[in-house]
Amino acid sequence: MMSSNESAAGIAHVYRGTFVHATYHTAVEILEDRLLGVDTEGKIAFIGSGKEVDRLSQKWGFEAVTQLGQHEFFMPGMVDTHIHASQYSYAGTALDMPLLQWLNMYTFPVEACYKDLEFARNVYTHVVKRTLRNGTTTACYFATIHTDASLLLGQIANDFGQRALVGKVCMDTNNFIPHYKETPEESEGETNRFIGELLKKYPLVRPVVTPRFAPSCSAALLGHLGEIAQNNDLHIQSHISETKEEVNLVKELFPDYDSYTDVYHRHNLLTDKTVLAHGCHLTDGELKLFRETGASIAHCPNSNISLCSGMLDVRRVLNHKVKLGLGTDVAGGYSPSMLDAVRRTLDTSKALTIQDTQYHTLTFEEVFRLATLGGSQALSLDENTGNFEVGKDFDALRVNTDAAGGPIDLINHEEGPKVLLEKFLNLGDDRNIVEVYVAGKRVVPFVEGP
Ligand SMILES: Nc1nc2[nH]cnc2c(=O)[nH]1
Ligand SMILES: [Zn+2]
Repeated sequence: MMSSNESAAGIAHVYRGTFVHATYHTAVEILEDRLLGVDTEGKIAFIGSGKEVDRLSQKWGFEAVTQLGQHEFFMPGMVDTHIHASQYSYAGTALDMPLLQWLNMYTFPVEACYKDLEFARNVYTHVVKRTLRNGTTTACYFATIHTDASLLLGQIANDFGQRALVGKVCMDTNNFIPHYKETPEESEGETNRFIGELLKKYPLVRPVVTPRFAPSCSAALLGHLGEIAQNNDLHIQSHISETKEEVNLVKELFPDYDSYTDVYHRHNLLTDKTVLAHGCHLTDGELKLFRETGASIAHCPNSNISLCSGMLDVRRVLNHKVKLGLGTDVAGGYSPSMLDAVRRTLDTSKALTIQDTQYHTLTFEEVFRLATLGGSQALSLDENTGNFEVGKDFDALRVNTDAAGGPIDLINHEEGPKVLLEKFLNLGDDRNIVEVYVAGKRVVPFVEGP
């Protein structure tokens, strides 16, 4: 008889070697010489000792085993909790202004171009491929206000096999570029159309209700979006308290609310499926509201530094027991790589330590957890992904620290696998990510079309 966590599906692949992941109790757990079986539905069917290969192969009925090399390990795929797919076209440029000017000067004029589906197809194909190649197995995307282009992003993520939350952006206020906005009725109607067409269309792609941020939305629109999310039990994403200027603007625009967080809360937009980017300038009271509602924060350190927005005190957020994942925030953040988000998270934590030597600096192990399991928790997807647990989907990176032509020259083998992980996080790049799996399917290297 099968025990409750055993799979009824057959075994499709078995891998043997070192597995490195985070658990709910341990930031980095190293599993050496393990056998991991993936079933035909892409789920982890068993994890056992390599020495028990004969017994396990009899029990599970497999023959072939893929053996990892000495310099290799599997880690969970990384979760980008906040990325603007539409801004990838100008990533690496235009970082010379504070947020509100940057939006008007660079972002809105570019996002307006996504009326053109061929423009959208080109950028969206590049961003999905680039992020997958860099190890992002789950991405939480902002698109633009255009429904058809946003649906196309969902299709492209599905075609390349990336797990994705996709948001059609909603905004009915834009004084600077009046043609890049919707009426509240259009925004509500198009959000309903977007959800109707995307929901259940692809197995790994889901729609997200996406008010851009409070300064771009009327109270009426926020209310409609809160209702849509509630009625359909959907994810919600937005921005919050990225800069002090923005916080002051929200005070002016919404004078009857206790705080920026209260604006979202009172429109039913704070739930355990809500992820809000930045949060650099939240008060303790606001963090308490996050904790109570289960809403999470996407920490976007590259963007926070590049636009001089602020430095999020991640330790303080974690002490409040608020869920937190990492985000690239392309193109406020110039890099689409989650490895960059890991490094900038550590840099920011160390900058806070320079300012206060008593500060409890984040460790690389903790940041590894934030990039994987933490991100999946922040998106409330940790039932399906985030680490190597029997029953979860196999979302994984096969890392070779000694990849030919790669950036890591010297490895001390006596130091064990944890050093391989540290080297990879600090020095590695996509040359070290030799394979990427999402729900058991190998999605990198890309399969070339006919
Ligand atoms: N970084 C960033 N912050 C925002 N706040 C509202 N819109 C945006 C955006 O596109 N990028
Ligand atoms: Zn953003």
